[in-house]
Amino acid sequence: MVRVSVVGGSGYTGAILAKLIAQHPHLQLSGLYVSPGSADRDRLLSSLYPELIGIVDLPLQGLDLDALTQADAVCLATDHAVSAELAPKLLAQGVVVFDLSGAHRFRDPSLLPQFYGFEHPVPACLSGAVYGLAEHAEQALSDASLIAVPGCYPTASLLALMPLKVNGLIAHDGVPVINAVSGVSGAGRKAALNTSFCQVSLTPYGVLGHRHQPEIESQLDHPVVFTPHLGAFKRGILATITVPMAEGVGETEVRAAYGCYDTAGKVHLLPQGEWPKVDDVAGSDRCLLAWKLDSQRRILVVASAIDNLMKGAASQALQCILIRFGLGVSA
Ligand SMILES: NC(=O)C1=CN([C@@H]2O[C@H](COP(=O)(O)OP(=O)(O)OC[C@H]3O[C@@H](n4cnc5c(N)ncnc54)[C@H](OP(=O)(O)O)[C@@H]3O)[C@@H](O)[C@H]2O)C=CC1
Ligand SMILES: CC(=O)N[C@@H](CCC(=O)OP(=O)(O)O)C(=O)O
Repeated sequence: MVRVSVVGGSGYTGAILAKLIAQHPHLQLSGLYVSPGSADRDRLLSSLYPELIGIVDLPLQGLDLDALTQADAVCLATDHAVSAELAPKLLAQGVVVFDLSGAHRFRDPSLLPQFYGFEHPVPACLSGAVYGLAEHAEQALSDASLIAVPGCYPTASLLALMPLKVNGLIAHDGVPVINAVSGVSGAGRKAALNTSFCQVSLTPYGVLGHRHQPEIESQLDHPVVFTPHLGAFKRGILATITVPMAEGVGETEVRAAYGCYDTAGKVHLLPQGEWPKVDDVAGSDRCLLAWKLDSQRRILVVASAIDNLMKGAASQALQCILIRFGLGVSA
């Protein structure tokens, strides 16, 4: 059994990850942690989330580094700055770290102050982190000690764009345009005025400055325009992406590129003419993709839907854990 603890266990992503770990036959949920002063400290996770009664009845303990180092792996479902503080300390004790925050997704440490507003206490960590886009990182994950679990919008976007990029199908001088809508759970469990139900409508935010734009660009090695939107629903992300295509690309090439998802992993192509909906993925660990090509105008529109809390965070973290510990890809 691989012993896995979760820091931030009371949060939206942490609680789901705790459930996924507890339900896996080869993983043992060895502890759940919150901040030392948390209002939820010592409560059972199942008292916060009654759907977990009988599934995860562990208490939420105050953060305890010594106890954490008893685990084989620790998942940090915490704020970016908290993850940046904790990860180096855990790595120094030989614990494998899966960070669900954005603290370790850039190789270049100078991007952190610019997009996250803080400096990493041990910037050298960033060069050793493996970006855990599970379907595209199996080999690198197999011996990683620090895994940066991708952001929710980048997961939806990169699963759609990566096969096009690696096959040279995106126009060299063209810029894919990503318009993505997220449910409100993307903002986490803590209440805030702009994410309270009566305030939420449908609106863009973070225009030309959201931290996920450089995350997508650095992984894709290609510029993009990324515009997130907040929608009045709980769970899910739908990214609709307009891609300028290289000359001469036809449906055969596009179909062949997406063939990388035929055999394993959590990405599924819909039949031609069907488009994904967020309701089709809410609560699921899958990404649904669909595309249409206008070869004359060299434009591809691809739509990608995921659950932000699952494939966009917790279930992707589980995929990374399973690959890292040789427990198979959870296809
Ligand atoms: N929500 C989403 O869709 C996604 C979120 N992420 C990322 O995952 C991380 C977690 O997100 P989410 O679950 O939404 O966040 P939440 O706000 O729902 O949960 C945060 C958790 O961290 C705990 N926490 C806060 N401060 C500390 C601390 N100092 N030490 C230990 N625990 C602490 C909180 O408990 P308490 O405050 O009571 O201590 C809570 O359990 C974030 O970095 C987020 O950006 C990534 C992809 C998608
Ligand atoms: C709706 C909403 O607020 N979404 C969050 C993104 C989700 C998230 O937590 O970001 P990471 O994936 O980088 O960890 C945001 O735009 O900040």
